[in-house]
Amino acid sequence: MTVPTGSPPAAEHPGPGFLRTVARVLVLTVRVKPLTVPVLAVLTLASGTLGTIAALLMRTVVDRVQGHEPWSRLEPEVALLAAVGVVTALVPPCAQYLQSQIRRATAVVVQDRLVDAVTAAVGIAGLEDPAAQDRLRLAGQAVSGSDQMLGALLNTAQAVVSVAGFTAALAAVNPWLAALALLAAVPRLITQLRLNRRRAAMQLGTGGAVRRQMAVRMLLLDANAGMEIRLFGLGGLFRERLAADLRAVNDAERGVDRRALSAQAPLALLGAALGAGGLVWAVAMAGRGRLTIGDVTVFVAALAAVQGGVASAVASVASLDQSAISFRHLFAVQDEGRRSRHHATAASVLPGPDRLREGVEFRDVWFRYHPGAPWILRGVTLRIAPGETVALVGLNGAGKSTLVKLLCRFYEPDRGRILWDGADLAAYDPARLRARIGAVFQTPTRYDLTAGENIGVGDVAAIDDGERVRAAAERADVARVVEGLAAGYATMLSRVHVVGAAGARGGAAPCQGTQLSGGQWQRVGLARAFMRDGADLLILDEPSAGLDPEAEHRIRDGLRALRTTRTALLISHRLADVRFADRIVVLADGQVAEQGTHTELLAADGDYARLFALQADGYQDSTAPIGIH
Ligand SMILES: Nc1ncnc2c1ncn2[C@@H]1O[C@H](COP(=O)(O)OP(=O)(O)OP(=O)(O)O)[C@@H](O)[C@H]1O
Repeated sequence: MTVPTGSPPAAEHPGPGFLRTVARVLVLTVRVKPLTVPVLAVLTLASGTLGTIAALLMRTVVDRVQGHEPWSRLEPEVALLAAVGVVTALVPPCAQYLQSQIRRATAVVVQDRLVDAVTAAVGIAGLEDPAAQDRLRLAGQAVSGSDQMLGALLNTAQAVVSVAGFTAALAAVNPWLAALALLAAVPRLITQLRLNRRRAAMQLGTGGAVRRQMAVRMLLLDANAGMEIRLFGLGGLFRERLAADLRAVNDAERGVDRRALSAQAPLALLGAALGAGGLVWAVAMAGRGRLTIGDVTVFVAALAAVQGGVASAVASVASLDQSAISFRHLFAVQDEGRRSRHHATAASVLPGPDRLREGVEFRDVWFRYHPGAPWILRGVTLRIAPGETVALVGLNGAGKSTLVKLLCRFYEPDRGRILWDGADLAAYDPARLRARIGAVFQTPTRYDLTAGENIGVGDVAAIDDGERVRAAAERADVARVVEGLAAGYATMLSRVHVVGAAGARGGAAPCQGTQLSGGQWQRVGLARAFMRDGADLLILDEPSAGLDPEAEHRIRDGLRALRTTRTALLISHRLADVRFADRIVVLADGQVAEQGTHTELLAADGDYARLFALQADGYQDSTAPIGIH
């Protein structure tokens, strides 16, 4: 399988190691903002020295004041002290502004890479893998916190510079205390890093609950679901489920917070004892005349600054570590996307299929959605000749849509091969292969786009080609519906978005979005498939589901006309739809149970004949009681 599904075991983080991650993020950030990053770095590092300079100046000023020196001789130091104060006050907002600039610019690139990586996978199995979902969620945090790592790195560097300066000032007065203050940082750092790991593991462990909460919240905002939720009174059920998941996450968080408290409180007490001891010592020394008042001032300020700096450095390292985790997930997703694209390219020895000449063939295809799950297809062998319309029928869950998904390479067969003009599908460039296929899936996607765009996405290069969009809408019998909307093809098909009347990309007066009925959406989906004029193979999975009898009739006529021009694979439970097919294939138990023309299958008196008789019976026997058993 080329799909990126390699799930990391819970509580483990994939991607490059910590240092490589930091290096990659740095390179990325500098590339995005080559001037801003160095300016911010200089500003941040310089500001780390300002505190030490201010403390030393303060000592000089205090000692001179105590020595009754005239004001005129103090002026330069006082002016310098004031200037340092001004710069110290200005640096944080300026640094904040630059960092936000970097965040915005980096977020664009990081998001691009993430989207690119997610869409690079040939198949969709990765999107159904919970571990991959968690990884994507954590990688997504790198987008919103794209400046976090740089900020944390610079803050660490600033704290180190500041601690170094103050430690030197402290050591000049009491080297033992200076050494002690520094040593106290070690257990703090170790504790913090351990807590980080624990918190990250907790985040992975609660991934399922977080995902469930997201799904329920989306459901509560969905108008369609809103009908059932109200009718069946499901509000309470979902409130309880949400609360239970939130409680589970809260419990897990509380566990980590408690550990943090029990580990950090003794260290904080140790720090306080060190500060108090230092103060007592300095005052005693001053009382004996061994320290000046200036010395005491600088000592007290330096001890507090070293402790504060150590705490800030530890917090920054923790933040660095935390953001490295989301970037590791991002890089893992990105590298996997790249590998996936590489595999696809390496496997694609053929550039892309030309017009279908020999046909499509399933040769003993076996497939199941997950290892260990039941087999859905068990050795399907089936050939679709060029120009032939093949109809697939079978009971719910027989595997009809699955067959189509394999044909589009959304999944890969576990065994057997699917051939397009004699060559394995995997040999073709997936994008070019898919360009040869037009499809309407069972539930066409309802994009929050204009009506015209909703049809035009069927051939994205022609999304703005009004003529082609209109022609496709005509063929799918939806043109009149769209033209009757407030802004015709420019009407937004969304209740939550509003767009200019002239279209999605600007225009005159804003136009309130709207929604279509189920059958109208179905026809928009069909129009989308008709946008691919040049496609060799048309896949129609339940194209007439939800259509009224008139629309169904017109669409059936349209599809019948297609027989002469296109190769088509049609899936339908309405056996009236499939009667005209060149060949009808009945799928049962993951295998081709029978195949032939409508007449042949009726004569064979097998599954198809039974299903057809049942359906025909429903239409003919108007006196039969309607009941569901
Ligand atoms: N993404 C998936 N993950 C796991 N199992 C799946 C997935 N999609 C489908 N299945 C299972 O595969 C089986 C075949 O599903 P499929 O959609 O191919 O049936 P179908 O013949 O098209 O049914 P219907 O007539 O109801 O549309 C079903 O049992 C279904 O539960």
